[in-house]
Amino acid sequence: MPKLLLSVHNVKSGYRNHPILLGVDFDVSLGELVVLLGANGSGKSTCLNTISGFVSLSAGSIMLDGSEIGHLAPHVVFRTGVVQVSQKRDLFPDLTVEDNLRLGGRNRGREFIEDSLAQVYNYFPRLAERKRQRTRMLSGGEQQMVAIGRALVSRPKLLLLDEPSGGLSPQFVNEIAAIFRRLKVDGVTMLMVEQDINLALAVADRFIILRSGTIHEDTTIKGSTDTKEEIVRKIYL
Ligand SMILES: Nc1ncnc2c1ncn2[C@@H]1O[C@H](COP(=O)(O)OP(=O)(O)OP(=O)(O)O)[C@@H](O)[C@H]1O
Repeated sequence: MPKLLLSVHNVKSGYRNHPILLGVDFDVSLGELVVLLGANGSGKSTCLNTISGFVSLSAGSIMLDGSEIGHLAPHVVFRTGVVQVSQKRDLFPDLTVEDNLRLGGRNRGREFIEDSLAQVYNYFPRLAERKRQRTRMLSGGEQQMVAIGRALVSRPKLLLLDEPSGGLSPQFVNEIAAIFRRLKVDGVTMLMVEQDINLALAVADRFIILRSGTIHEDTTIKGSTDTKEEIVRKIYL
């Protein structure tokens, strides 16, 4: 049995008088890549932001490695090893690529950061070539690589990815899919929100469909007999 890393139990959260998650339950095991699917506005980003502490939990529990992280501030959640790559990427455009990457390892020792950087350049040779350039000079796809690379520099226990394919050309989506496969082989645990169903199904071990604030379906890719069209219908109809 793979070891449980994240356990989300009866989670409720939302915004002021606008409840979004109405009691969400799911687990993520060590080394798994789980994709969260759902129609626009179904609460996928809210779910990631609740796990990373940016949206407050109003009820329920979020356990990481057996410890409750549900009511911690975002920077404390980060220190537990949960690292999010948001849709906005939140890079510093006037810093170099390498300086942005180094920010992922702040508060860590020099050796830790240098080893992590070497690993990230191994995943993303394009970033090694452009490490001295200002980040604003990079294309959208390359900036997405910087955002993912910065998260990896901290060597997260759990990597949360919000729409990693957002706005990218098919070529970059393929490159990023290849990186996710390599990260999986290297044992990185990932929970990803993704609208690109082809990418989602190509990389995931399991998919979860969020609908009306609850989990509509939670299925392993191997165990699912649905065609892609049937999955799309379940998401949108
Ligand atoms: N900061 C906020 N304040 C108030 N309401 C918000 C906020 N962020 C999101 N919402 C609302 O919460 C609901 C769920 O949004 P969320 O972004 O979690 O959905 P999503 O499934 O990720 O959507 P999409 O696929 O369009 O990104 C939406 O109705 C949205 O308008």
